[in-house]
Amino acid sequence: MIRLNNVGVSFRKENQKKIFGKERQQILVDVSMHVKEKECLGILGESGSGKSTMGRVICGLLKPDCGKVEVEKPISIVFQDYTTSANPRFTVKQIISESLIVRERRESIRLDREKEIRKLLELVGLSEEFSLRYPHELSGGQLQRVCIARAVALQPKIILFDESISSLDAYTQVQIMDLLKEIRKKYGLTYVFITHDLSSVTYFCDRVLFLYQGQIVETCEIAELGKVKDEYAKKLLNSVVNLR
Ligand SMILES: Nc1ncnc2c1ncn2[C@@H]1O[C@H](COP(=O)(O)OP(=O)(O)OP(=O)(O)O)[C@@H](O)[C@H]1O
Repeated sequence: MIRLNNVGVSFRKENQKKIFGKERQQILVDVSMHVKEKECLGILGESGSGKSTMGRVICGLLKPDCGKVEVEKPISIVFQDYTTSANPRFTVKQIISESLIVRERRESIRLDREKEIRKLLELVGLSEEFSLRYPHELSGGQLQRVCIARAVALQPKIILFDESISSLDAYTQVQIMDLLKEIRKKYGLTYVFITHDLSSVTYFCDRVLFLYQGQIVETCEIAELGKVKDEYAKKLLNSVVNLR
């Protein structure tokens, strides 16, 4: 479904002595991984470990310096900052319509947009009255539901979530994860879930990959978390008292 082989990414270092200095900082080092069809894979690592960079490579937003990237199916993305990923001047209806318009163009069809929007809002647990609201008239959880509806409207086979629920309170996080589980089951989707939060990974994912300083140091099934060998992964696990 998704396969990365020996992927490397580097960026030009900032604060170089020479104005046109060519020193580069290696962000992803020899990253190889795969995502199986219909699984939910967590990518876990601390801030700066390269998670978002890996997400951007998977989505095709960033071309790696080396290595091979294969993504077999259409992919949608839900970003961390839902407040800026939705246009503040758009109503909910317009935000979701953006994806419907893409689909109409892609498939050369004309959709009954009103009907589709009603169905999508229902799917994410929002009533029809939300369709005329602007982002500032919604709570964080409601706006993230709208962003999820927009991602699902593209009818992807894969959805990548980049810290999509991290800024929500714990209760809303669980509600959104439950909603995403339902959507995944209903449409047979594959998820890639980028986060720094181990407890959400254990609640939500089937398998997790630990990223440390741009390298995958451990991959394991959630049911086998107790068997991890890598020191960094162990440290992360020990820092969370309650796993489920
Ligand atoms: N376009 C860019 N140009 C230069 N450096 C970059 C660029 N994008 C990311 N970086 C650097 O790459 C490193 C990894 O960033 P990345 O956003 O992938 O980490 P992350 O694990 O997602 O962190 P966080 O959890 O804080 O979002 C950071 O040191 C960052 O400063």
